[in-house]
Amino acid sequence: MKGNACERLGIDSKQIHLPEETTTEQLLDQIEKLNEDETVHGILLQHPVPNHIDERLAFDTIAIEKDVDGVTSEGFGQTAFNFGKFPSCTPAAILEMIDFYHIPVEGKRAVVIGRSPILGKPVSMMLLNRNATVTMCHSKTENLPEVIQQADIVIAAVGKPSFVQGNWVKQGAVILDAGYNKGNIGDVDYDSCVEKAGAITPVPGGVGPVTISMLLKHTVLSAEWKTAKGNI
Ligand SMILES: NC(=O)C1=CN([C@@H]2O[C@H](COP(=O)(O)OP(=O)(O)OC[C@H]3O[C@@H](n4cnc5c(N)ncnc54)[C@H](OP(=O)(O)O)[C@@H]3O)[C@@H](O)[C@H]2O)C=CC1
Ligand SMILES: Nc1nc(=O)c2c([nH]1)NC[C@@H]1CN(c3ccc(C(=O)N[C@@H](CCC(=O)O)C(=O)O)cc3)C=[N+]21
Repeated sequence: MKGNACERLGIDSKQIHLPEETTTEQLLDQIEKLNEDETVHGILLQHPVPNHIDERLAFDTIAIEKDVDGVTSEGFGQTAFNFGKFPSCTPAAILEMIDFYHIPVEGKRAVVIGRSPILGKPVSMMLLNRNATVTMCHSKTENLPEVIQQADIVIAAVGKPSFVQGNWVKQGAVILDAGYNKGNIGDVDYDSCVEKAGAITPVPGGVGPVTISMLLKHTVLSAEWKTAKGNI
């Protein structure tokens, strides 16, 4: 889908599909080649990588100026401290949608379900920077439905189909479903949640396509900035 979107925009893209048994070292070599390739302006390493690969090391090998998905420690740190160029694409998409629909954030209670490096953690930082009161939930969270009950804004980033139930959410809550599971199913049980929600994103046709737009936007900006620098 990312490749097709690039084609529509006239961006050259290549998908490098490495076999599952690839070692961390081989992956780092591949990333370093892309870092050195002058024609490449953006690198996206698809999360999650297989367990035997050191994902943090692989993310941190991406050159900061090509880190269009905000996955390096430096990129994440910039997002957390509210000054980076490229936040992670899905969190950026979520904030884009919140702003487009004028959803108030300041002072509101946001509950984020999931804490992955590309989604739950960075979106929590971005909401915090917008003065939400943020609760980050994960697989060890106790009484999750009670925590979600408090939320004005629910961000579902769990990776479990139709996980969030309508009877867990407060009447009028804004629900953003970042989930994308087998069979095009989100992390939110849409039918029960739509009854309670003040606003809700569908799957498909919600956060996913906006994520791809953010990836293309970051890549175009990266290319433009490089060209501008080259011309100085
Ligand atoms: N639309 C888009 O652009 C994108 C969609 N996605 C989708 O979003 C979902 C999440 O992706 P991603 O963040 O990469 O997934 P990860 O598997 O990396 O992270 C899932 C998170 O959910 C938490 N979790 C798992 N089970 C529970 C539970 N029962 N209760 C509470 N928390 C739980 C995990 O907790 P713990 O840390 O304790 O293990 C973890 O933090 C997936 O459906 C994925 O396909 C992802 C990226 C982009
Ligand atoms: N480093 C990294 N960054 C990511 O952003 C990232 C990742 N790893 N790993 C995998 C997940 C998944 N993901 C999706 C993006 C768009 C759609 C999307 O556009 N979906 C369409 C589906 C359309 C259809 O299938 O018909 C929709 O929701 O409407 C889905 C899923 C990004 N991810």
